[in-house]
Amino acid sequence: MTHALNQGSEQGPKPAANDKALYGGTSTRRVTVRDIAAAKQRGEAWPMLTAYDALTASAFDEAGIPVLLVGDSAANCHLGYDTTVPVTLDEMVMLTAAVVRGTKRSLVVADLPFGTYQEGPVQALRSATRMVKETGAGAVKLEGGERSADSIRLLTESGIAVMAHIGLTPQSVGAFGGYPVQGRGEEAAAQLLRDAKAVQDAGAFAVVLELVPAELAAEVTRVLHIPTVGIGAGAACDAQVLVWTDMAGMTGGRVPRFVKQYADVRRVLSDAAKAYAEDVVGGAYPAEEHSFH
Ligand SMILES: Nc1nc(=O)c2c([nH]1)NC[C@@H]1CN(c3ccc(C(=O)N[C@@H](CCC(=O)O)C(=O)O)cc3)CN21
Ligand SMILES: CC(C)C(=O)C(=O)O
Repeated sequence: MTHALNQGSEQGPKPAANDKALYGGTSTRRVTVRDIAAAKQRGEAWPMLTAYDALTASAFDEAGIPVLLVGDSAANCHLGYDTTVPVTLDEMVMLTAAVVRGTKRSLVVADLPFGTYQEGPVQALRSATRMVKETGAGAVKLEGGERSADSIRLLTESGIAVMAHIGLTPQSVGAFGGYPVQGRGEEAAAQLLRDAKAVQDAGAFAVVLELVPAELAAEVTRVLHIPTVGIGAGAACDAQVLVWTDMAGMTGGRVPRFVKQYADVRRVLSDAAKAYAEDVVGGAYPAEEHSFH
């Protein structure tokens, strides 16, 4: 069987059995962290996608995606950097404001980029405050378990909703020497469990588990009362996230093994550009109906 390429519906999501459902429910107001907590109680799985601009975000909002992440993957998937390390808070603020403007219902979560929270809780609060004040984002995300717990606690006590991110934390690419699978072996698995509990105790409303063995992600999902959002972390997580350009086939070059590609947007866009170019070169565009007299 082939992937469901180009079979996306033009309408919104198909109605869910439960009208409170995060995906397919009837509510049109903006999704909140309380809705996210309630979904875990119901055992409802939910989808998250990244978005970096208003138009793409509005398409995902119309499709019913309940949570959009302005990921620092904007660095390599939107701004042309090689890794997520160089993207700045100014850049993330600009992209996040655009995503908020493009959406009506989705909860918008904004990544704090590398270097804007690692100094400690005070720096984290300063960066997160700027993010929520200047963009209207509903929550921020930052990387790290035990090492970021004090910052997560200060942010949540100050009134800012925090999504945590543990396992493979791509801002540490230099220290990791790449993007290896995390939590393999007893010692590393025990550390991942400590990290998960630390971010929950610090007040995080959800936690991304990136590139960890499915069995370990399932255990974390069982022991936590906040939802786990998996990426390369198996099917047992409460939610899943993918980088939109990977999901839609827009990323050029190699993508991680956990990606499933649901469309071929890069090909569609490239073919459209070629068809336009040929019309211009051949004189077929503009035609009479595109002209003014
Ligand atoms: N386009 C894109 N997609 C992503 O998911 C993504 C980004 N960019 N940029 C930021 C981080 C970096 N991420 C990555 C990057 C590489 C791998 C990767 O190549 N992993 C190997 C597994 C390595 C191993 O077996 O130890 C793979 O083959 O998937 C995984 C996640 C996830 N994020
Ligand atoms: C891969 C996801 C979880 C992320 O953090 C990002 O897109 O930056």
